[in-house]
Amino acid sequence: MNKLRVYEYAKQQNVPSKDVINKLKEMNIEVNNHMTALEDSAVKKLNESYKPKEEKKPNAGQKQAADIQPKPSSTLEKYQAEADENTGSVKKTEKIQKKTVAKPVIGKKTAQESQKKESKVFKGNNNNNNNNRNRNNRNNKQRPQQRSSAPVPKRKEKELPSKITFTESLTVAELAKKLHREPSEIIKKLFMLGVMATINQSLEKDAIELVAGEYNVEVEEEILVDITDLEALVTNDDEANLIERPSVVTIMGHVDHGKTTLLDSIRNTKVTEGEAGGITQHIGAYQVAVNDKKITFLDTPGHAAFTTMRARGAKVTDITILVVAADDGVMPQTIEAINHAKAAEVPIIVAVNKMDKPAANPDRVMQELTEHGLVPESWGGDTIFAPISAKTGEGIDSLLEMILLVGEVEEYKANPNRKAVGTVIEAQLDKGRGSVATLLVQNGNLKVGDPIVVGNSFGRVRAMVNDLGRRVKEAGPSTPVEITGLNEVPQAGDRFIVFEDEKTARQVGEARAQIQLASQRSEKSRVTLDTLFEQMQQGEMKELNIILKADVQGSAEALAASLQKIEVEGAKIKIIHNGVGAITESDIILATASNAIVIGFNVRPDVNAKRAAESENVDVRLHRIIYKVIEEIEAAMKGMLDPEFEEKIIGQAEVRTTFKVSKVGTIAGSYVTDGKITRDSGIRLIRQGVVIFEGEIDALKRFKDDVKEVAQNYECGITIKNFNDIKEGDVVEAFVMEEVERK
Ligand SMILES: Nc1nc2c(ncn2[C@@H]2O[C@H](COP(=O)(O)OP(=O)(O)OP(=O)(O)O)[C@@H](O)[C@H]2O)c(=O)[nH]1
Repeated sequence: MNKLRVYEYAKQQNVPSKDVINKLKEMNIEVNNHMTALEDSAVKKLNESYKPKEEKKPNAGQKQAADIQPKPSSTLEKYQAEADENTGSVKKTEKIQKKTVAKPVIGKKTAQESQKKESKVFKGNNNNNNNNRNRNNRNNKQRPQQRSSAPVPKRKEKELPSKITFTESLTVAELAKKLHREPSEIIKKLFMLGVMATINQSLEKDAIELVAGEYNVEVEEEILVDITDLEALVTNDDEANLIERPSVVTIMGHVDHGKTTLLDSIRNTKVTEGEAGGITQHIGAYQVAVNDKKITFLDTPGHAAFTTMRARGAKVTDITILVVAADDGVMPQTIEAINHAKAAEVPIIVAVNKMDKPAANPDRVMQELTEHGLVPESWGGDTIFAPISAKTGEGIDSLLEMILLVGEVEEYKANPNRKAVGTVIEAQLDKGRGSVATLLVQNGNLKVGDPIVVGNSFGRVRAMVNDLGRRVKEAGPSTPVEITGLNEVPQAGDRFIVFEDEKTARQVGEARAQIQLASQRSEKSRVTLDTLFEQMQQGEMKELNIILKADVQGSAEALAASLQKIEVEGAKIKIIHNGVGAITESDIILATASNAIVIGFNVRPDVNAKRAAESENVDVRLHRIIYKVIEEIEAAMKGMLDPEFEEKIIGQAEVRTTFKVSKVGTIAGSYVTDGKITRDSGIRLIRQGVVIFEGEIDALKRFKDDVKEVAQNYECGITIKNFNDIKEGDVVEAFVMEEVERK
């Protein structure tokens, strides 16, 4: 259950968070800020300290006491406070509580959830009821008086229904109609319950129940379940039905450190061992047997596949093997891989590879990884390091045992006796077989003939082939299988779920395809600096994830350090990746997966990264001055982001050749590859993704003529004001400052 946070408690009490923080400090309970979660004991103590005010006037008229108390903020609390005064409604509420049944349309989970929610809603009332039992009697006596002060006009009334139903909410007018009463009467009832409402005001569940309770009418909430939301359709398993399942392992590491060799070597030595004559087939994943247990390996090495899946919401990997060549040590992609695994909160086992090489230096690898938070067990840390040679096979057995060990500790479990759910590992269109997809069954049992929805495609599992190329009839948890029978080709990372019948599967699949079409690229609620403050205020954002790319290590570190120092109440900054060089597609994918903002310091996104950032709506901020970055982020976090101008890149030209002309300087013979270059635009000279110079155009020419602008696919000559170090292959980026309206 979620713990109450300080600000939530303060809201309940209708006091400032600061007040609560001070109280907690007086009680010697440590709190950092208003976001701190409160232990139950702390809540109890706080309740004690806020309570006496109410109980000081046991003899005062209830109404008066209530009048001078701060009005509780939520409607529910209003009702509870009123219930304190008005026992009649408490009693009746209780009745309703017993009668109310949440009716799920589809899916157990929702029913359970709604029941849970309900009991939460009424918990307060029950407490009130217990605490106030003594007062109830007194209130009962007062009740007729209150009634007489607001007499309900007698008129011929239609009979009350015994039960009413609603979905989500009802307006006063709708509720009145359902109860066969005049809206004015309902408004009056609400007024008596302490709620001022107008005829068109919409009432939440608890208000509807209270009003209906006044009439002794049963309330039933109909819960609509979106059947196109696959995740919502996945029901939870009883702990008792879960049994151990094989771990799913991904191998990551720097180029040429031996990922593929390791995957091949494990497969060759282990897969065939138990399965004589089996010919391995690359289906994107394979399973090996070690000490009577199985391990599943995803066959696509590298973090791109790993993170692409995560960006699509799929959590497939249980354990990451980080391969580091002992003769090469930690390299940029090693660090990227660490950050990807950390962002996904997946345990890492380090395989120190190429131990057979004379230049192997495992100590150096350990030393370097320690700097990145991976401290070997032998040095007092908790990261497993396994020295191996993927080439000779040495150490692989113990690496596999380590994987089993981590699996045992983490206790990966699944229920093999339910309909299967899982994720697409890879998929393609085969000329002969149609849509072919490798699925990783993550829970349940997938069978031939099962009606299935996979991402936005659907069908019936026609044939299933395992990693040994054998036809199988069923596949349990953590098993990869290749299936045919889908109407379309799904995408890697898509979720799949098995349905009871083909008709529903078809309906859901078709509806999903429709929705996807409609919402394609429409709106994605990625965090942007413009919306950051709003999201922080709504409590959606407690940590601002940042990916930092800079031209040199020094500035990356300096910037990271300064960013981490920014202190704004309610949120902090987390640098999830920090590297040198141009912003790449991999950075954007990581940003998508982690809902992060990308900051480029003196570097630019490459073409693929730019495209990915646009399509995924990732906020990429490019800067050249450290304090500007700090200022911008700080302002965004404080909700004061207010630049009236925004830079707009209007085009790019590639320098194809250079001419040196005395008195004029270097002329860049360029070709406009994208957009246009205008005479009055600002320019940046970019060399291999790094900004070399920023300034203005001195002259822009087509042949011998000065021109105002040069469009895409045209050649031109550019000279830059006060700058001559232009080289072939450089890119000239043109930008203008545009006034923008803040949302
Ligand atoms: N001596 C030795 N060579 C190895 C070992 N493991 C891999 N190699 C060699 O290192 C080179 C790169 O290995 P790969 O397995 O292709 O590396 P990779 O990490 O998959 O590389 P990419 O797919 O390019 O990222 C190959 O020439 C392998 O033969 C090892 O344990 N010992």
